[in-house]
Amino acid sequence: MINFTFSGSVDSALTDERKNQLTQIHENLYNKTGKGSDFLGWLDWPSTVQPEFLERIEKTAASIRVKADVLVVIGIGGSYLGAKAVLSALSPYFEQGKKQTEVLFAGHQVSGEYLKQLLAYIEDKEVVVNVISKSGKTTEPALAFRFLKKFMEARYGEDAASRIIVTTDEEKGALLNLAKDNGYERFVVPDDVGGRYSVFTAVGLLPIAAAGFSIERLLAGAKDAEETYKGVDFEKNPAIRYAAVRHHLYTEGFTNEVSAIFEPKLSFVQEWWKQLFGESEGKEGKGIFPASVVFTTDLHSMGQYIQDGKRNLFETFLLVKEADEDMTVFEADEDGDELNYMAGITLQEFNHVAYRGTSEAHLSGGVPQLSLSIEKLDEFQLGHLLYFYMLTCAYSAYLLDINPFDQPGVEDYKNNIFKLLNKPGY
Ligand SMILES: O=P(O)(O)OC[C@H]1O[C@](O)(CO)[C@@H](O)[C@@H]1O
Repeated sequence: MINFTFSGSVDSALTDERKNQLTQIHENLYNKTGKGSDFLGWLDWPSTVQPEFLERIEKTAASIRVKADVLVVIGIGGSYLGAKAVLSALSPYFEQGKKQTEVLFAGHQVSGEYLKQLLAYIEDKEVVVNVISKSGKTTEPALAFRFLKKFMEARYGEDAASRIIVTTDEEKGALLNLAKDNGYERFVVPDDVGGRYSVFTAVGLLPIAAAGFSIERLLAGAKDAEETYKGVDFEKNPAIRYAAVRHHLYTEGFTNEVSAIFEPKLSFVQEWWKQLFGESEGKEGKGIFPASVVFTTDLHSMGQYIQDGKRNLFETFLLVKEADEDMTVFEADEDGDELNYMAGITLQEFNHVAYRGTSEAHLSGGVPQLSLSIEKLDEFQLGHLLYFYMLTCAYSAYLLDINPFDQPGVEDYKNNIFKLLNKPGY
């Protein structure tokens, strides 16, 4: 269960009017009658996912682990951030290279330098590629795949096809055609699940399983969240309470939410969260702008703005109660660095003190304080957290009377790029 706290009164966010609104939203969500309800496949996905599908993912992941030193995952946005978030949160800081299969990403930006160095890095390694694009036509991953496909064909000849796995729409898209023409193994992104809600489908599960993490536990955590947060319990449901408080603050002029963490491994959960909330809510001239900081690092940079800058921010801490590993400050013979007063304190305890000190300071500076905590960083807790965020996001966007599941605004810049590049038809 996510523990949610707010420095103000949650009751003042849960007025009778807002409770009625949330009750209606809840009905629309679960009866699939709200805006964009064609894209609610993620809502009961954890409890309805088919065992045969999971077996297939596990089998493919096992074969990737046998034949590949490196799995290159090509994708952008929702086709990359879910797997990246989970892998970053669960992997040790310094041993990724020692894993049976290292997972690397491509196509999430367009850096010639990155791609060239990636190709050089995998030159003498055994490689499998998983290219992921729901639409099958996104430029960045398509470009990266053009280079990786050539690399794989030069390296493996006819066997290249057995080392390329495509995750895309079941019926349409250039990537699907490529997969069919070349006989690549295929996984489907369900029609009713948008990219940023797809972490529990093959999009996230295959790379996560290939890296050796338990997708069974990840889905068990998501299922636990699905079941726990199903009801409209205004006192107990943190997804509803968090959405109500965010909306209340938004109507009071706090239009920016800053996610703050003390465990840097969660920084890609923040990136995933930014896409989820930014693309879901930022429409029709409305929406809370999602931003993120990593503490205590950013207390020495962005901390100044948060404490003293324009007062349109609220801060939401994402906290992890237990650390797997920790260190205790020891008593030094000579107290040259003047730190002996901290002897006996663990670094996790230091961060907890830093959290309290920071939160009190920012509150007194006029920044409303929210917190979400999970017990520890493991597959179960992460599955639970990511599902919780998706549900909260749906409630939040509906409170703004916005369709949480489309992203019409991303087309404009794309059209401009295509025009500038003289793409046929633009
Ligand atoms: O999976 P696709 O279709 O390549 O899209 C990748 C990302 O691009 C977007 O469509 C935005 O351009 C996101 O919504 C999506 O997650």
